[in-house]
Amino acid sequence: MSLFPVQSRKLNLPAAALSAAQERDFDLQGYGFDAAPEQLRRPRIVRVGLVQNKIPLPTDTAVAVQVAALHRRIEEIVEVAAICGVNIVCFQEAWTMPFAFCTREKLPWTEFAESAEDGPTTKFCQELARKYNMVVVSPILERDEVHGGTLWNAAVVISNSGAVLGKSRKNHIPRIGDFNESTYYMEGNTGHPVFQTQFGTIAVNICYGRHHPLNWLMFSMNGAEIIFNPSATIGKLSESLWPIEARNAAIANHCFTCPINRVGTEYYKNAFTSGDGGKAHHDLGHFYGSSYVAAPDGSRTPGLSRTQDGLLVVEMDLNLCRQVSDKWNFKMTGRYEMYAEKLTEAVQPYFIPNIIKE
Ligand SMILES: NC(=O)NCCC(=O)O
Repeated sequence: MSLFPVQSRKLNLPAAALSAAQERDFDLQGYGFDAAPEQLRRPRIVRVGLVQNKIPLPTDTAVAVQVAALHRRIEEIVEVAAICGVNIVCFQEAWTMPFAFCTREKLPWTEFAESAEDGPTTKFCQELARKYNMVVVSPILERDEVHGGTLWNAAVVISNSGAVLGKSRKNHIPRIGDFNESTYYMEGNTGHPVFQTQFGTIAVNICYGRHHPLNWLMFSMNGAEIIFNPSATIGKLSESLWPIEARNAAIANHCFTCPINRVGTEYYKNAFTSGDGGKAHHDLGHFYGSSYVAAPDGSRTPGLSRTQDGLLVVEMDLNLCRQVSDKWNFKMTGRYEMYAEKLTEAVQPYFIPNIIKE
């Protein structure tokens, strides 16, 4: 039996794109999700592109050289996305750097941080956006000079006009295993922004936020039709959760979800420990890729490669969100006022759990 009982349809991608992907050594796959025809609304067809990649250079290469190599790699993948007619592209979490937070060392990693508004990576993405008429979602390590040069894990959303629409900071910071990100930045303070683009309303739930159903819910409450989930996560830790969480979020919130994970193993010169009595080691483990898209009706695409760079092109009719919502009515039946009241009580220090005893 198929792992994905309700499948997406395979998309015919241009031959030029397929041969460019082969030459440039990345996995290119295309799928589509349809919606029923409606009388009053035209189909709202959009193509999204999910990009997953390895770091092209060793982690001890000069910072500027690593960033430049990543820009080059992404540029050649986005060029293929443009050939495939992609309208909105999203890159992986902290895409301009190795996922070095496991080391707990500050230098040189903090040097990868850039302004979300006018840093070199944002400028690079603005050029891509203008050149290809594409919305670009660019998750970076942000340095906020306005607020004391603080660091954040943020996704910059750039309109297809090239304007910076805004940013969404990572709401939930992991404290698990080698994911020591709280050494570098705090929980995000941008809430759950949704960006109205020419191609649909989008939001960005960064990595560990994937484990928090209320985080998905709030993006959906603000009207997100597509929620991207740029991630960096390893097999040993989360591969059993990966196919379930974002797919469930798509179902629960009547929207499309797009989890993206990097690939490869990243080595560090200085060994670090996991604080679990185990031996010091030089890598986090294998980032397993497997980026996919899930639809509000519970169907999903197959995942990209576990080991190879990749571009997943997915065509979706956004009308499916309201159609599924009208069928299942989760927003209508959600009893949010009851939960809002009870959660307000449950977070108070004087809260007494409602346990009925004999
Ligand atoms: N980057 C990140 O938040 N990773 C934490 C591990 C996970 O959520 O699978």
